[in-house]
Amino acid sequence: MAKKKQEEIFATCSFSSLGLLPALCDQLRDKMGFQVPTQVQAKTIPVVLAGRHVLVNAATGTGKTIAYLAPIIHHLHLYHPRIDRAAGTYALVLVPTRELCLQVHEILHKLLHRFFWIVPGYVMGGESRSKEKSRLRKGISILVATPGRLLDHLKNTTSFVHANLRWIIFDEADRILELGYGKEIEEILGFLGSRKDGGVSEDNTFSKHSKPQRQNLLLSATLNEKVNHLAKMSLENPVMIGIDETKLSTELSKRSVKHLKSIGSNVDDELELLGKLPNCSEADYNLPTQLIQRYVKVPCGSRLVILLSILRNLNEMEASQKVVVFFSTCDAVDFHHSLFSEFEWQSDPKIELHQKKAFLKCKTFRLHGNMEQEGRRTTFQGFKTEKSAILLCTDVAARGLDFPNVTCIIQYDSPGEASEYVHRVGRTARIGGKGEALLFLQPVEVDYLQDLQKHGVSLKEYPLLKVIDSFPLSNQRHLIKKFISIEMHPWVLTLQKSLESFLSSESKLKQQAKDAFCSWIRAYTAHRGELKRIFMVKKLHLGHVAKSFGLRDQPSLVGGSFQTQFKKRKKEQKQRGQTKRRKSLGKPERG
Ligand SMILES: Nc1ncnc2c1ncn2[C@@H]1O[C@H](COP(=O)(O)OP(=O)(O)OP(=O)(O)O)[C@@H](O)[C@H]1O
Repeated sequence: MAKKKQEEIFATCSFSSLGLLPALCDQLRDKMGFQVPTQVQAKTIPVVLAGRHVLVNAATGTGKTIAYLAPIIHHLHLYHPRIDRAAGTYALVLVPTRELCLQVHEILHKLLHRFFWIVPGYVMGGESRSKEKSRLRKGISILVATPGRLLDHLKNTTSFVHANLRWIIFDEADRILELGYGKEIEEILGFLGSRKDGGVSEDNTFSKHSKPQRQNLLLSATLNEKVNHLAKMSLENPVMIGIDETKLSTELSKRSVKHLKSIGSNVDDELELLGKLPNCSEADYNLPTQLIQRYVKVPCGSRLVILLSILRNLNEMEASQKVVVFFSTCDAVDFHHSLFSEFEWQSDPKIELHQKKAFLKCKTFRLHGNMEQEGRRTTFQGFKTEKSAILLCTDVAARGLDFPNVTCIIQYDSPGEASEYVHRVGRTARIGGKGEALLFLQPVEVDYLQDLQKHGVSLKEYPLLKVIDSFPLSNQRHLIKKFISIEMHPWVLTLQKSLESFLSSESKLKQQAKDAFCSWIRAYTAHRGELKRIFMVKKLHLGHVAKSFGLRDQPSLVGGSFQTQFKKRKKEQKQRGQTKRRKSLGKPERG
């Protein structure tokens, strides 16, 4: 890692100088391998130790998890006499997805290794309720949870003790709200009491018999009005970390005459502005500066061939490549996963069929919200440990997940909101490491680049031609000079043909392709607001879309049922006077 990068990411102080217990600092060094705190940890830990409510807005992969876990463990360690399981839950970490739940729990487990009396645990959708109930009955000191399942236990598990709860942490707060958990969060806060008197006693110690004080923390790599609402609801006089203070104060002074009287305290005033500032909706996002960001302009019908070619090229360039590919729907993930795992290839037609080899040589995993919990868990663990692999996923993997050494993020389907772009690419270039991101765009979609530009995200063009020219072609090299467009490139034509004939002989795969085609169009029509201007289904050639799923058939055949459904839905919406919204057509998957 370059020296400059290290300075941007890491602080110059030590963990112990932040006030953390020596035993915890040893644990961070020996068990986790962390020598010094990151910048965000150095800023956040002392504030949490001081008992203040906090709102943290920092780039992806900068160590936010330790920033809140370490000071909480420090506090719990100070309880005298020691806390015991029977006293129930002291800290609650709310996360949007199951994988993030497992990930935070795993970190906790490591950190608590030598503090055996502080018990970590998790509850989340997809797990056995009765097993969770019995774990809650025994007592969990630090509980990591997804909102739906937590609410379920708050309502139905009488043995769940939370009378001593002191901390509520919202990790990836904006995603929790985007997934539509707002109502659940309000109910949860109702059960637990939304905001209480923060602050600790003067000697900074706690008695397990004293009245629990409440301290809430909210963390997010991106901010929006919903986060602002949650912050106002749950945080009391918070310290804001990572928020662009210059912009905030300029904006405040501009508006102060009009607003101060009606809004009240300065902090609430700042929170009010947070969601409205250019900082949140228009201006720059926090992106790792070392991240290489590019886009590739691909005609619709050649998308699949180009994706496969780029993946193969990445694999050939470097033996250990970990790539994450984002798709818009679960069906698309399933189809591409089956295809990439099964597709075999022999570039020279004269060679015997049985000598075909796997087109992609590395292991392919899939992850989306419709999978069984066991499959999700296997993928999560498998992709983490593999040295070279491809993960095909939906946005369920976009937030917070910390897969080590991811080298490249490919956004095969556009992310929509720019904040989603930021979280997706944030799965690479973590903690100052290297990383590349590649965004697929069709020629009709290139205006999306301007949308990203508004947020300070600018992308360079990927050298596609150079990559496809590098593939071997039997007896056709002379044609390369003559081709006029990507879709007419001999390599593209040859591979497309092979894919189509492969699919036509595999009926199960072909059905998956049809399902994926339909759901892809549905997701495409569901882009929201401004983006509808860029991603217009009317501009698509459905025959080319079909080709991008390896289908030869015309969309009237494969997409017939979809078109009928689509027309029906439009008619119904018209009758109800509704406008179509992305959420109503393609609901985001919940964790
Ligand atoms: N002080 C440290 N020194 C070295 N590595 C660290 C340190 N703190 C955290 N890390 C590592 O940095 C990586 C990113 O941490 P983490 O997942 O907490 O980031 P994040 O800011 O929450 O990211 P995101 O916004 O994507 O959720 C993890 O692999 C973690 O183990």
